[in-house]
Amino acid sequence: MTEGNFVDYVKIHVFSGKGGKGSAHLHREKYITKGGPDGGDGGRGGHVIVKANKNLWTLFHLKFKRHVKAEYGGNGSKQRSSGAQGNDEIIEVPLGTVIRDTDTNEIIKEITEDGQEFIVAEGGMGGRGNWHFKSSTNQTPRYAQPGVDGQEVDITLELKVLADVGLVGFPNAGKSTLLSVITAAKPKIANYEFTTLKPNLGIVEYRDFKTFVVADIPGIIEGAAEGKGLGHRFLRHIERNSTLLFLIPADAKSIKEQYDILLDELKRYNPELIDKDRLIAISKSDLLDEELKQEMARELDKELKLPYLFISSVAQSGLTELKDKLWQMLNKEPV
Ligand SMILES: Nc1nc2c(ncn2[C@@H]2O[C@H](COP(=O)(O)OP(=O)(O)OP(=O)(O)O)[C@@H](O)[C@H]2O)c(=O)[nH]1
Repeated sequence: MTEGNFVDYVKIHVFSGKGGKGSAHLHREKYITKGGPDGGDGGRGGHVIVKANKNLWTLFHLKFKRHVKAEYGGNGSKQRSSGAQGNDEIIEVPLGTVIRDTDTNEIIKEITEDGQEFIVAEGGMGGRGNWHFKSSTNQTPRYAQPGVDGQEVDITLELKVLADVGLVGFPNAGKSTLLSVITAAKPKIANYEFTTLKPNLGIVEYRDFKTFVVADIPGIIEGAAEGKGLGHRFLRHIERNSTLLFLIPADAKSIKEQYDILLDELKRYNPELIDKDRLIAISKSDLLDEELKQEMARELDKELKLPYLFISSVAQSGLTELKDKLWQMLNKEPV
C-alpha cells in the first residue's frame, strides 16, 4: 500500500554482474623461452546486496526502482594482472523487511538487525587467466576461462510493521482519536495474522523524517478475558515494542486506580510486558480547568511512580510533548 511516503511492498528485478574474462595473453619473449601465457584473472562481478538501515521506515525510495543491476567484473590482462571487481549494488531497507522470491513467494531472508547485509544475487566469479594453465598439458597456451554469468532474480520486499509503542487503555479512553491526530499513515495490516483483532496502527512522523509506529492493542485487555490465543499472535508483531503508553481519561474516577487495573491485566496476560518502559497520558484533559489540573498533578506526583502528562486530542494540547517523550524513551541507551 502507499499512503504519503509510506510504502510497504515493492518488486524488483535484480541482476548481479557477470565475472570478467580471464585473459589469454601470451608474452612474446616468455612464449618463446618459457612457454609464455601471462594472462590474468577476470574480476568478480558485483553482488546485489540488501542492507538494513535503522533510520529508514519505508520502502518509498524503491517504489520506482524496477531493476537493480550490478557491474560486470573487469577482464584480466597481460602480466597476470587481474580485472577489477564489479561494484556491488546496495539496496537499503528498513528493519522488519522480508525478502521473498517473487516467483515462488518463498521467504529468502528477514532483515532484523541494523547494518545486516544479505546477498540476493551473487556476482559471477571471474574466469582464470591462461597463466594458471601454462603447465597443464591438456590446455593450449591460449586457453583462459570465461567469467561466470551473474544471477537474475525477481525479489519482493515487504515491510512487516512492528510497533514501537503499544497503546493501552480501556474502551472510550480516546485511543482511536489520539491515533488519528498523531499519526500520518496507516500501515497495511490486512495480510497479517492478527487481522481478526483489528489493531489500530499508525505511523507517527516525528521531526526530520524520524518515525515510530504506535499500535492500539485491543487484544491485550479484551483478550485477557477471552483466552490468550489471539492476543499472543498479535503480540508477536509488537516484539520490537519497547514502550507502553497507558491512556487514561481525565474524567476517570481515579487515574491511579485505572492504571493499577490496566497494569494488573497486562501482568496476568503476559508478565514480560511489564518489563517495557511505561508512560501515562491523561487524555481528554480539555475537560479540566487549570486549577483542577494542578490539583490532580500534585496528587499524581505522590501516587504514581512513573512519568505522566496531560494531553487532549480535541484541543491538540500536549501532543508535541507526548511525541518528544515517547521518542526520548524509545531512543534511550539500553541499560
Ligand atoms: N473532550 C475530549 N473528548 C475526547 C478526546 N479524545 C477522544 N474523546 C472522546 O472520547 C470518546 C472515545 O474516544 P475513542 O477515541 O473512540 O476512544 P477509544 O479508546 O478508541 O475507544 P474504543 O474504540 O472503544 O476502544 C469519543 O466520544 C471521543 O470523541 C479529547 O481529547 N477530549
